[in-house]
Formats: sequence, C-alpha cells, structure tokens
Amino acid sequence: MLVEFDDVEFQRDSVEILKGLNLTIMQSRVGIIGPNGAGKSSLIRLVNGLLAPFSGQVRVDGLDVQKHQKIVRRQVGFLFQNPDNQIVFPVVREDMDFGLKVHIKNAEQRSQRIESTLARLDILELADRPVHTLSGGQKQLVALATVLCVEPRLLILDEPTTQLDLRYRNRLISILSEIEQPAWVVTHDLPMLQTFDRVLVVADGGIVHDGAPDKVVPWYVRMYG
Ligand SMILES: Nc1ncnc2c1ncn2[C@@H]1O[C@H](COP(=O)(O)OP(=O)(O)OP(=O)(O)O)[C@@H](O)[C@H]1O
Repeated sequence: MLVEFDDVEFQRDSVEILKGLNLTIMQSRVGIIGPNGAGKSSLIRLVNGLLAPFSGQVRVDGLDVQKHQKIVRRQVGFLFQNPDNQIVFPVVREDMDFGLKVHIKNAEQRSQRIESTLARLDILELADRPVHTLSGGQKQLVALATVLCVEPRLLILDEPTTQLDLRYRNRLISILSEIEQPAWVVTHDLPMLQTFDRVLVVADGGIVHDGAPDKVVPWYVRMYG
C-alpha cells in the first residue's frame, strides 16, 4: 500500500503543526516517533480523513483521502490512543460484530472471526464481558481486536502499548510481526521498533529524521532524550 503526503500543511487553532510535508510511505512496518505535541497523531489522522489538510493532498493508493473518505476508511484500520473513543457498544462481542457487519454478512462467520481474533490476542475470555467492567489495558486490547478483525489493508496504531503489561505488550509485538498487512505505529516505546523497516521522527513541523531503526532511534535518544 502506498501513502503519499503531497505538500501537506496542517494547522490547529491557527498554529501550524505540519508545514509543507512531502512524504511517501510504502514499507511494511513503520514507526512514528517524536516529542509530545509534535504532530504524530495529527499526521496519522490525515491518512484516513479524520483530519483534513489545510492545503496539499494525502493519497492512499492514489486516492485523495478527502475525496474518497468512505473507501479509504474501509481500507485503513485505525487504533485510537484512547480505547474509549473506539468501543461504542456495551458488550465486547457486540462491538466487534457491528464493525464486521459491513464486511461479512453471515452471522456465524462473523462470530467465528470474532472468536479467532480474540483468541489470537489471548483475550477470548473477554468476549461476553460488559465493556465498562474492563481494565484500561483490556480495553486497549479489545479496541485492537475490533480493528484487526476487519482485516484492513493498512493498520495504524496510535500508542498501542501504553496500557499493556509486559505479557500483552509482547503479544502485540508478536502479532505485528505475523500479520501480512502493513502497519504504522506511533509510539514512545522505542524498543518495539527494533525490527521495523523504517522509523520517522516528527518534530518542528515535519520529518526531522527518517531511516532504519538502528540509525534513527539512537539519534532520536541523543537529540531528544
Ligand atoms: N483538538 C485539538 N484542538 C486544538 N489543538 C490540538 C487538538 N489536538 C491536538 N492539538 C495540538 O496539536 C499539536 C499536535 O498534537 P498531536 O496530538 O498531533 O501530537 P503528538 O505528537 O501525537 O503528541 P503526543 O506524543 O503527546 O501524543 C499539539 O500542540 C496539541 O496540543
């Protein structure tokens, strides 16, 4: 999958967050790092049309995201930083089923997909739990399950490990290494990027470093640590 930022400017409350960003991403595992407030979440939200550029264009496989939001949103699975923004139904299974209805008409097949995804994340026991009884980490995992189960063509995860204990963090990393689809991860958890193809550092309104993790991560720690 090819994502292109073409001279993208993005502002919030008249403050420039991204200034004339030109970027092409086609790698399979992409890490996005940078200081707090640098614009990482803004950058990824431009990819599925949750935010609109002030000027310039973002394209996903050649499609202008703003003009083709509906198509692009079906292709780009997005995990929000806060799982409460993702889970809308009161019970885990219902929430996942709702998202799947667009993709799978047969209820039995949807049920199988839900259970296999939860099992893959090692949280099958949460299937029938009311969402309000889940811990923060469990909600983060359920939100991830809702994204994974629809098998999007590109996965974008915004700080997916912040609430996870070591076991589930490692589980997430191993799932990321197994899935076929490309995945972008915004994170402050630098060790998880070791095996990634490319790491981008967002700061000062653009990309200030870009390359393989063994080069970019130590540079970032030196500059911003
Ligand atoms: N809804 C909003 N309204 C106004 N300003 C906002 C809004 N959301 C974010 N901002 C501002 O935009 C800037 C970029 O925020 P963004 O969330 O993209 O940064 P980030 O790099 O993801 O930060 P973090 O690492 O802290 O999550 C910040 O200065 C932030 O305060």
